[in-house]
Amino acid sequence: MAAGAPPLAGVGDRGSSSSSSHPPPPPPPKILLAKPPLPPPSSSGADDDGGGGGGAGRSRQATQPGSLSLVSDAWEVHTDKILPYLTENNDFMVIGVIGPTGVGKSTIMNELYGYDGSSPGMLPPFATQTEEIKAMAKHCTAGIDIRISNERVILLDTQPVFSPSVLIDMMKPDGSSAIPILSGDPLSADLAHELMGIQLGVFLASVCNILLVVSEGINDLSMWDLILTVDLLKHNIPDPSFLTSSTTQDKENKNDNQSGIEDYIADLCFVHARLREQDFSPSKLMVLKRVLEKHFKSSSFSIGSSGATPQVSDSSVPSSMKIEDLSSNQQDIYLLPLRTPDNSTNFEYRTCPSMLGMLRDQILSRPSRSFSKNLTERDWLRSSAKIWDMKPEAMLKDSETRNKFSRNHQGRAIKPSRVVAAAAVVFFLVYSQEQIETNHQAHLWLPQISRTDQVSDQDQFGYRDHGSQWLRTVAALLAETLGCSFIEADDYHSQANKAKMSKGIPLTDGDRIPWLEALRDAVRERLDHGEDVAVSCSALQQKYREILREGDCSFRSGSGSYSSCRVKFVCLEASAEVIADRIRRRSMEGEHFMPASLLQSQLDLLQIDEAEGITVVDATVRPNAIVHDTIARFREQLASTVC
Ligand SMILES: Nc1ncnc2c1ncn2[C@@H]1O[C@H](COP(=O)(O)OP(=O)(O)OP(=O)(O)O)[C@@H](O)[C@H]1O
Ligand SMILES: O=C(O)[C@H](O)[C@@H](O)[C@H](O)[C@H](O)CO
Repeated sequence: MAAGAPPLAGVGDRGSSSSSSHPPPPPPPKILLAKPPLPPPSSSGADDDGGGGGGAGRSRQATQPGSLSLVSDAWEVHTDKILPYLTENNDFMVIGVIGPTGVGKSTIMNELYGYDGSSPGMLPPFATQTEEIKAMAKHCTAGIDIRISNERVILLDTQPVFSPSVLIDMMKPDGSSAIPILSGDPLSADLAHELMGIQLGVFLASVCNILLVVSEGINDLSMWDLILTVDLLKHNIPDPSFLTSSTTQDKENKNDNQSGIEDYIADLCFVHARLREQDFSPSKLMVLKRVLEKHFKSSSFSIGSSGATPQVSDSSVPSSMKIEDLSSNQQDIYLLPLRTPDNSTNFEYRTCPSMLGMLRDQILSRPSRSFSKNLTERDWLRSSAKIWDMKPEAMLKDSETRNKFSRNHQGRAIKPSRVVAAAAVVFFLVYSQEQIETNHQAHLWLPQISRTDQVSDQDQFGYRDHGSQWLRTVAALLAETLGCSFIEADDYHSQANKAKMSKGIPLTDGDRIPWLEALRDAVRERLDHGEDVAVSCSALQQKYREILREGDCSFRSGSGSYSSCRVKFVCLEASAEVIADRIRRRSMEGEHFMPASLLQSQLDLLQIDEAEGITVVDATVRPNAIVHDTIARFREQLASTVC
């Protein structure tokens, strides 16, 4: 290929992943970058912040280098700082990555760079999430970071798509976007966030030779849909090699421009990361492969159709087959297990570091799409900046694309955020004896759903009643953050149940079971359609929660398989006093059918079995904090669930 990867010393010889012998071979040795570092940039006053492969050997010994930004968190492209790190070499390769937050994008890019984390004093070229970032459910990379390895592989690490924390960061108090994605009137932050993901995808598909689409677990419809949108909009963006400004090529370029428009799109590689043992089964992977092929059948991306990818039929995959046998034959599907703290796996396949090494070998040695004409690294950068500046309106410039885009997005909006394949999160209430004893003053501060963290002094310090349906408030805010639907369980009570409660008569199991079954069916309908849902419900007993868990059609009541069940419970904890007070106000205001006198009967029923592994969240903090906490604590758990 004209602008493809240079041969990488030793890469082709490194441990093939096709071996299925036991025990698994040790991780392949890391390639420590063979070429000497380039001289430090001499002109343009570029900061010596360690960006670029040229400075790699030098800067990685020093403090955290901080990646160089090609696109800043304010969504502006910066070429001046990067140009000095690039050369007039035209034998290079560009690899980009896209995916949701925390899936391991920077970790993978570090591996492709050749970063050896086991060497003391070596800092990663791309920063990865720290424990603190994880605990706060924040994202780590903002904008697009760039590094150039000594093998002249240009690596583009990107901020996450579908990220609640990106959305929150870019949202102004009035709900509009702080980042101007389109010219003209400011957009809502939700829409701007969605367009950012699309712009990122289109940009990467336009300027990379290989684009890694990283997902958590083995299904991620949101990512696939985003990539289909990218495919639709990419066609108005020219090949970067047609945008070079070299005067000798100008005329030729003008003539070629039109023909070049349809031609170039990066090769896709799907990386499914943080997989559990149960994901490593040949049958699941065959399904994944088929689903991907089907999903992308009529797209410009050729998934599974490369000559190198065998068409494997069911019968050719014996159950004894090792995962390496399957994955090594795939040119566009890569698997990475969830890394355990000691870097081992508790199942027979390889460890995460060794599979990362394999991924590096396979990606760097695979043939990839090349740009139509030869271009130098520096020309690539200049063209990339032009492509970035085209912004989404350029992508939607012809009416056919615009209509198709609107059609595709009707009723199937890309979700602003997504944690996992469809899951239901049910909030319920717990009464805390401990809090009663130690914290009589505990009060709930739960404002109405707010799109921002901004609060008035009265909100912050007073005890203002906001309608007081606080389970509802929190669940609805979670739904809003995840871009999923929301169910209030009380809306599913029959008139008879409501009448009974309003007379102060507690419901019996006979009253509750049909109600819970109706709720279960509503949850199931959403999960079966691949949608997430947040539910507010006082599911006080384990047997009630068992019914709701059946919203995941693969859950068997009594099986105790709570961790793999897609219906998750979050318990909001507050003192009985607080709850009683709020219910009293609510019923005095005539807002709800349940009188405070019924509370005790409900608390008497409350029962949580430790084996259920229910997440308990402090309900005396801000709703935003509860939602953040919930997302952070659920990510690992939810990631393990598979439809
Ligand atoms: N396969 C894995 N198993 C378990 N943990 C992993 C795995 N890959 C990466 N991690 C850890 O998960 C965290 C997130 O990884 P990383 O920072 O690479 O994600 P990211 O997708 O780049 O995040 P962001 O979108 O916030 O930039 C890091 O602490 C990293 O060490
Ligand atoms: O099972 C029950 O007795 C009811 O569902 C109640 O829990 C109320 O509906 C709820 O507490 C009011 O929000």
